[in-house]
Amino acid sequence: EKEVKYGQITELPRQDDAMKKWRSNRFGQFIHWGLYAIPGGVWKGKTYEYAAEFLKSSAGISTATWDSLQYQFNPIKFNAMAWAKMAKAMGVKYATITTKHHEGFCLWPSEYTDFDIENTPYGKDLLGEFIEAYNAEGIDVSLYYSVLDWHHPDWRYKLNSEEDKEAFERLKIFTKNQLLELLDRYPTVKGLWFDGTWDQCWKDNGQFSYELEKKLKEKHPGLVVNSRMRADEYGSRHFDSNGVLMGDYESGYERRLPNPWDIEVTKNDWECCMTIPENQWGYHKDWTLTHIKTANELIEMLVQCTSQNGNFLLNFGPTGEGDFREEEVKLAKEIGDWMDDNSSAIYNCGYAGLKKQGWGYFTQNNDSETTINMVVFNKPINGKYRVKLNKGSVIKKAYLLSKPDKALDLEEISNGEYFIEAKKVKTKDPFVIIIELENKD
Ligand SMILES: C[C@@H]1N[C@@H](C#Cc2ccccc2)[C@H](O)[C@@H]1O
Repeated sequence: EKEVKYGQITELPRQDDAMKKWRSNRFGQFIHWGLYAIPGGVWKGKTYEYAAEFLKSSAGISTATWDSLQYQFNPIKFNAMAWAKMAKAMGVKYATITTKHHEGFCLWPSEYTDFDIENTPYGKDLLGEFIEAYNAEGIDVSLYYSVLDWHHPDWRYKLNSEEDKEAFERLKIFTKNQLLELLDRYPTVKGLWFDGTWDQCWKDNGQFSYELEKKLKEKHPGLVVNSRMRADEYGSRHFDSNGVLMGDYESGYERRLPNPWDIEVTKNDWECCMTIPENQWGYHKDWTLTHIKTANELIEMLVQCTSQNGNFLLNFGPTGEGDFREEEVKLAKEIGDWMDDNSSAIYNCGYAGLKKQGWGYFTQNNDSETTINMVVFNKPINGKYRVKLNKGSVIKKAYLLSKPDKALDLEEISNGEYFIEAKKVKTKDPFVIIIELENKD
């Protein structure tokens, strides 16, 4: 073991109310919104297939040209309450919005830069409107903040000279000031979602990120911070040089999930952030370029995350005018319709302590010892679900969540192993079978 002075700050897993609520939320909406939504992946008539929020670099656009987009940003269709109602209907319990992405443009009026919403035709505090509307719908809000800042003159990827180091010291002060400003302006926010921390400049500043996390948490009790914020003094990120998680939950699952049978991942809190296209976080005009995930694909990812003690943060990329594309609206509705009937297998649920089986995923409510959810995605040909529970477990009854009064036929195979018969299930959507165990006491 190495001596690590600037590693984990808070003993994990946190059991305070703020973290228990984060854990219970399970399903969140990610919003990527900035100047990149104006060109939407197209520049001077050419469509760039890479992620739209990286168009500045994909198309080799100068900072001066890119930054002038600020004077076009006027989302006349933005209606924070309508966004919040769509999110509520989709079934999310929290939302994470980009306050500043790598381009450096701030969606709030910051006293530390003019490259912000105040200096646009829109002019108003867009971030404040978003937070107020989502909180009014009972949705917790966390703030995404990119340390990487293409606009700021003091940004340096690597610190190769004394001048680089002096510039980056100014950048660190700017970063700290903006983060304290965000927590001052928006006291109801529940978390900070850091990104853009992969470069050497940040990996060389592990002590700074340690002290910054401490300062932010002292200022904002209960604040939940992702593992991407941190590096330790050896440059190790997410996990310190002894493999101990930093921040409050692991946030390395970007557009990917763990193996469904992985048990190691259940030991920490973690979150998967996911795009609907293969790789577009910001708005892209052309969604024919790649596969667009279906509602059932996204629901299965949400269920898998829940089954392994993880949260699922599904990304939406509003247009430059402030509305969502019709495919996103349709998916939000389809997912919401499923959540209306099945969210009891998601909210406040987690790993059931059982091995993954072929028909789908087990989840278990954190407040119940004897009820287990089976979320089914693969119907067996014979309509009989083989269920392997812990030895000594006895099923008292099993039934469809949708038909709680009709017990399903059971056949005990061996100690803790059963067939549950559910032949008459007609739905083409994922469905839930509830198992009620005999109380062992
Ligand atoms: C949450 C996601 N992280 C950002 C990224 C990235 C990235 C992509 C390729 C190489 C290095 C970094 C995306 O723009 C989005 O904000």
